[in-house]
Amino acid sequence: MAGVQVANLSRSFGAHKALDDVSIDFADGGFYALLGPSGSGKTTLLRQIAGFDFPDTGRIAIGGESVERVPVEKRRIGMVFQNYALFPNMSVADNVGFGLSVRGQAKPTIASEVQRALDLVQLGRLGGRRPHQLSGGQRQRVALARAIVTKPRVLLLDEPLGALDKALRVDMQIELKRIQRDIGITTIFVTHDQEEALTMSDRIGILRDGRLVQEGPPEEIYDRPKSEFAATFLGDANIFRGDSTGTGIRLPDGTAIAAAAGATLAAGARASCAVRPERIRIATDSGTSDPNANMLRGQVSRRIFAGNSSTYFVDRDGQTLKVIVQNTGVERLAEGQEVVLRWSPESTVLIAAN
Ligand SMILES: Nc1ncnc2c1ncn2[C@@H]1O[C@H](COP(=O)(O)OP(=O)(O)OP(=O)(O)O)[C@@H](O)[C@H]1O
Repeated sequence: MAGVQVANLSRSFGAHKALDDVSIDFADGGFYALLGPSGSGKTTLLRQIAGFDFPDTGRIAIGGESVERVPVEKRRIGMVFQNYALFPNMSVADNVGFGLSVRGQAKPTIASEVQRALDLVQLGRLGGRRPHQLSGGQRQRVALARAIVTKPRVLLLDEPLGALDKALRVDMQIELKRIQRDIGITTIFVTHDQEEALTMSDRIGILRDGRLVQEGPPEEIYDRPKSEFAATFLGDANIFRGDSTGTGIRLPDGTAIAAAAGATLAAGARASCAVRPERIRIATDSGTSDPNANMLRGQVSRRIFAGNSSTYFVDRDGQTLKVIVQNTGVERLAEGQEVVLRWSPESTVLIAAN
């Protein structure tokens, strides 16, 4: 096993910078998600680590060893892509063992290694089948078994669950995480799906236009986004814009919003505050609760019922705010109703304008 370090990696295609000075330390044994909009450079970064493509500048090390000049087949990396191509005319076992047979391994060794890999992905009894006799999820497990059978140092996954339907995808997320833990392999996972990134990974890196905008554990990025982009790309956020007061902002109408302790920005600079919709309490009166809470008045413009929760859209001063409330059987607020929104400064992140 091995960690992966990329340092100051840049790669351009013509005038377009697909990767722009990206540095990330992928810890040994960790599960790392790369998240970002389409075209942000996720696949390019994965291809550089795999050795399918080479950086213009920067360094890549696997297990502490520089690999910029090491070809794909010598990097000892396992890969699974969304369009995993299994050989249709070969059995599942032969598909999984293919990489071992091209390496000239003895047949009994191949048979036992293949069986181990198939057992790990819980397909131990299906080695004799052909790919068309399997479900989508089972085929994806075969692709995973094929990637790990050669005992790679690092596993690279590019939207591996993208072709599966929602229910199967959730099952495979749990399964994939279990397998990764069992073998303790450093895993780098590319996804569009923020929920997938939040639930599966130890750390997340968010890419935008080829640059790494933030990286860290899921909770840290969710609770302390450093930019409006990170706040709105990972999860939902209400964004307030105004002038920094040093520890919060003042909105154009003069209302002050206090941010979490520790936040500091030069007073007077343009700044934003981000607040998660589930952190805001909504009520029909201002109540007697916490005097330090941030407070705004507004009017419910829409309510969307989603079973265990409801989302309220609340209009105030030309802005529509989003509030998510768990449905615990308490009174529902009607559209058109005047409401008071309250939330704590601790739930408010101060962000410098970009
Ligand atoms: N071989 C290439 N030639 C020219 N441009 C390329 C090439 N490979 C990637 N690009 C460009 O580099 C940028 C980054 O592409 P990349 O595939 O890494 O994005 P991505 O984040 O993986 O996107 P997606 O989520 O859509 O797969 C895109 O603008 C893409 O068009």
